Amino acid sequence: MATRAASTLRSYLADPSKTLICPGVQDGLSARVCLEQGFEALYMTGAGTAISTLGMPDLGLTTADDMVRNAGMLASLDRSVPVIADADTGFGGPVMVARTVERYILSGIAGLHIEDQVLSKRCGHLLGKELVDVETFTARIRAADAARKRLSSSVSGASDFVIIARTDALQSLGFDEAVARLKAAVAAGADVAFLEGMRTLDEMRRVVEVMAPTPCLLNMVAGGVTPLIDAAAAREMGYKIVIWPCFAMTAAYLAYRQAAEELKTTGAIKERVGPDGKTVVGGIRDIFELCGLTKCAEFDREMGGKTFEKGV
Ligand SMILES: C[C@](O)(C(=O)O)[C@H](CC(=O)O)C(=O)O
Repeated sequence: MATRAASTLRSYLADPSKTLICPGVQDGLSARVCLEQGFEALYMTGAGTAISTLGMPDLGLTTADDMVRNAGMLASLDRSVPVIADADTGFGGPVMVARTVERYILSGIAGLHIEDQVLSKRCGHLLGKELVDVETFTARIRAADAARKRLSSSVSGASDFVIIARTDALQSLGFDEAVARLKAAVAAGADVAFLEGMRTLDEMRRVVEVMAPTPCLLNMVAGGVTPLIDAAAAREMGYKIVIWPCFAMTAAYLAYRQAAEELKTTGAIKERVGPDGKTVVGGIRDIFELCGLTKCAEFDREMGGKTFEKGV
């Protein structure tokens, strides 16, 4: 079931004209907003999952259960739009990594990334990251590849599931060692290379060149260490996937803070009204509608239900 989205993602990767811009989403609302905008793929941010589901920073605190549940919910909102999901370190040794990959595939996710940090990992844009050795990293990737192969005999299209190898080695080991890790991961079965924490445009350009023909992913983190570039510049550098993990969190954070300040200081929130000066915008009805209120009522009626007969 899971895998039409994976096949779609793979076809995007094979299309030489395409650079996929994936907005980072962390919850149902951010995903609905991005789906409404017509993005071709979404990215489930692990940092955002930690922040929005645990209220905690990106320090390896989310469990496989937390991540599978969130990613599966996001993938369920529109099965025609592939979701690429953060899978941190894969959450354990090869047996656990394989289990993680199977669970992601069966939850309808199209691809994931697995990295070479230690289990108690941290956001790639923080200081003091620690790495596992390259053998442990490649064992994670090999286990991920074995898991998708194992599932493909029973789940059609599972073989299209996209495995993205991420290395965090740039910070402590430098560019050449980080690239060597990405190459080893590709040899172990990864489809896409993700060099985390790049600090210069030169590194951003060079990794695409040295990893070719393996497609590369670019991570654009507001307030992170990598210079932010737009879609046209990323395409010109040769990137196939660009993720913007924090964009919705930043927008939500600033909007929440402003509204909270308004409520705290004035004791109320003024309704936002549209151009006619009357219609409330961003009210609860708008948000329910974004999340499928009318469609739910129609489905109920078409199935012979009476739940919404008196209106909704
Ligand atoms: C891509 C990332 O893994 C994520 O969780 O979305 C994070 C982003 C972040 O922490 O802001 C990362 O770059 O490590």
